[in-house]
Amino acid sequence: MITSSAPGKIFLFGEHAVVYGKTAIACAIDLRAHVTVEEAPTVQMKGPGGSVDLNPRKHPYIYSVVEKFKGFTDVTGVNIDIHSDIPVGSGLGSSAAVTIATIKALDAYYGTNLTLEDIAHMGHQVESEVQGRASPTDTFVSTFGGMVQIPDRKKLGFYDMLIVIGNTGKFSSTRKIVSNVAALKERHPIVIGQIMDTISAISETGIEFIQEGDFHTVGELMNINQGLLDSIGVGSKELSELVYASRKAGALGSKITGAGGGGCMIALCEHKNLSRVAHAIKRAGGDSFICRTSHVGVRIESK
Ligand SMILES: Nc1ncnc2c1ncn2[C@@H]1O[C@H](COP(=O)(O)OP(=O)(O)OP(=O)(O)O)[C@@H](O)[C@H]1O
Ligand SMILES: C[C@@](O)(CCO)CC(=O)[O-]
Ligand SMILES: [Mg+2]
Repeated sequence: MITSSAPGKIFLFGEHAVVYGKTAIACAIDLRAHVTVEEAPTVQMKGPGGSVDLNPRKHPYIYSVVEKFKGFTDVTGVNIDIHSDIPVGSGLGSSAAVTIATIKALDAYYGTNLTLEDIAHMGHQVESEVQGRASPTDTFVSTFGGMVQIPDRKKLGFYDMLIVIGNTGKFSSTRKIVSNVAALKERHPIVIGQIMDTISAISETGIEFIQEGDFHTVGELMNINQGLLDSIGVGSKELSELVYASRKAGALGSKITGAGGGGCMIALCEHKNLSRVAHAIKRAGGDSFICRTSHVGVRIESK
């Protein structure tokens, strides 16, 4: 029996722009997906009611991972059991964390000796196939941990940041939201293209202030980024309510993280304001919890 785990992620800046090759800054957080694999007669998924054969419609990401392993190793029967503390469909990279942790567990189980680069690359292929379009961000962060700059695939090291996550509780499918933005960009290529360029500039400027530890300015740039995400149609009434409630309660900056349309927002806070911001988000109708950035990427937890 082998267990692996991989982290979820937040976007400090640059989601959606990164799909068009612009710069984004993302960071692993201390919420993780755990995947346990053990011998079984066929390739199965463990669920609440017991183990069932892997179903591509129910588990498209896991199915795609297994199909890739069939391309380079003898895939004998294996039972895959997933336990994740990452809210699903909430912009925190649950699909990437589950994908990367599954790749890592199967790599150890079948002895295929994949490098971290191989794992990140395979994970990106999986997300792209399942979602129709995906940047490498989520899977790269889940693989390497820490803070990263995409598309340059630069590992920026680790910056200890306290984040309040506000969850609207509204599921949003990354695939659908990303395709909506693509359609908008088709209709207004110059305008949306310039918005993506501006988001890219925010990411590139933001790196310097993160490295200097100037989190007041990082927060200001997050707020500007949030306005631009609203302009490409990925905001929502619920997300805006949580964003403005967190700012009123003292957040340095707050914005959507991930695909938007529902899901989560993040608020960058000083330690003294964490609980006040978390309570303000709850009063505004969201669920809130405090998380920390993490330097830990995908790893084997036990063999
Ligand atoms: N615990 C889990 N077990 C099995 N599959 C999971 C689990 N968590 C997430 N998934 C898969 O990931 C899908 C959600 O991925 P999606 O990309 O839509 O949202 P997300 O990754 O949480 O948010 P974002 O991509 O915006 O960061 C689920 O529909 C499911 O297929
Ligand atoms: C919306 C998006 O930029 C982030 C989803 O977490 C899509 C992607 O990067 O694949
Ligand atoms: Mg996802």
